[in-house]
Amino acid sequence: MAGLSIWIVSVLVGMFLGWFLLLGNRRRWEAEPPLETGWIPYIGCAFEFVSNPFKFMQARQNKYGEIFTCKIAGKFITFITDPFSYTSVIRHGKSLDFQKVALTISKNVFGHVDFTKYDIGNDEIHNIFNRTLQGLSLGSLTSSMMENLQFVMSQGKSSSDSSSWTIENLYEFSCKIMFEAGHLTLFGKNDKAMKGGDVEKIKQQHDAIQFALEEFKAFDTVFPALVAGIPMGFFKTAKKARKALEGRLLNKTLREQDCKSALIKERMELFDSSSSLDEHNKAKTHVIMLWASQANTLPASFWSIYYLMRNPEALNAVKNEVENILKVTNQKPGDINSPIIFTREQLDSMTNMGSLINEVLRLSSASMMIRVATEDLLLTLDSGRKVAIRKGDQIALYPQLLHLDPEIYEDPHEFKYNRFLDENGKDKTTFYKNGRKLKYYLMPFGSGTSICPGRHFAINEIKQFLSLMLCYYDMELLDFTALSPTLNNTRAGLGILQPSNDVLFHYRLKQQPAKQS
Ligand code: HEM
Repeated sequence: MAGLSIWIVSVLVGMFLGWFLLLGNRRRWEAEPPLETGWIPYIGCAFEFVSNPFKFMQARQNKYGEIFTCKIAGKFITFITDPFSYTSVIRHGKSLDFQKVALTISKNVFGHVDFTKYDIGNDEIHNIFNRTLQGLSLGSLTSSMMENLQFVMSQGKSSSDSSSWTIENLYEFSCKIMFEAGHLTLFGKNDKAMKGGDVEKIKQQHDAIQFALEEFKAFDTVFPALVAGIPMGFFKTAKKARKALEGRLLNKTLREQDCKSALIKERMELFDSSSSLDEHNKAKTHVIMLWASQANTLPASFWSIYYLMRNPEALNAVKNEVENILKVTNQKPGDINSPIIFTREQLDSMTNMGSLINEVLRLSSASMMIRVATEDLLLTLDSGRKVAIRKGDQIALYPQLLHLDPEIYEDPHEFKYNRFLDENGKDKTTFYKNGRKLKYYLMPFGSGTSICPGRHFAINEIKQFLSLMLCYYDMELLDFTALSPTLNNTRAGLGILQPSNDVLFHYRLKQQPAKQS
């Protein structure tokens, strides 16, 4: 019996290895890009790619040039490195599909069913994004965020302890504030309690959202592994955390909340319109929105306030900009209990701050745009070269190569807050490579059909965060001598990179001039 088992296992292992070797043996066809399969069957170049994606990409770009194919964890991915050829990919909407890749990843990460089989169309989902996150809706979303951000900041500090400094970890602090304010803005709040000052109910709401933040972090830690296709079953804590988040975002709970965003209201209506979709799958759609709205915004907010505090010249320029708007609108900084209003137009006019945020995104973003070939096709590159792409292969753009290209950005690893300002102090949009003007020079939000629909809101949120921090607090980084945070590469390919370590800062409410008796 034991002999038979060994024999069966040997046959199975042999078949398995044979299958791997067969897959690993792909030959390059004429007109196909250079191919690197690595030497480990199935895995291919995955280990090298994952350990330092930027270094991996740079080395291949130096070796192969504008295009190459790598085998990574069983998939053949063709990378295009020439930014002038990005247009060929972005315009090939029909034969280079985004939805298929997105759905496969999303199902594994968030554990939901294929919504299209439950009468929910992709077009309807996308129309809601565009309708509720942009255009007219952006104004109300932005003002709701402003109100919530101030509310959350005022919970942390009252005027009674105005003279004392509080020491905190900056990343932790940024996450706490931005997560809570963003959560209230999207998913709604207990407006009556907040307006009426019901301390107990406000505390309950605050505690619930801070618990949700801990669950969010536990889930987000395994996000890269889930994207790579590893089943959630391997991650007990993260699975529990995702389930807990679902429990908090059931439609029946959300119906009780006031002031929900149009995005969430319309998504509730759309998913409720399916007769067969269960309540847990509906809640999973809200977990998707929670992740999309927070996972990049939290580290981007941290890097923005961190670089602002580190750079006296930037701090001065941005401070002046905020103070000018306060002056012309007759508002006073410093009193955390009297609301400050910056309209969407006023936020747009903060060009120094806008440039600083663009610079932060340039330095910290490592997103990857992926499409899958739905048929064999010939892709024409900017150089005129035609390359064959096989049906089922993936095409990827890795804009970090562009963001750190010394030909486009001088001293690319250096932070220069005014890099995106022209000589008149307006937004700079002209960047060159090989003497040619680039159409794509900054892509933290992706591009084409899959471009982030929340990008304008995200920039506004970060501007509001920085402005209010400057209005209310004196603040300083504390441990200049300690290790400066660097980019943590574990999320490379997925968006804004988190800091490798946190950093201490202290803050206190701005000192009010003594009242005349
Ligand atoms: C700094 C902050 C943010 C960054 C860097 C960012 C970046 C991105 C990127 C790179 C993508 C995918 C593009 C692709 O695959 O090609 C994306 C998708 C998306 N983002 Fe953002 N995002 C941010 C904030 C937000 C916010 C605040 C919201 C909503 C309130 C949001 C909503 C979405 C949605 C719904 C999608 C999926 C779009 C689709 O399926 O077509 N994002 N984002």
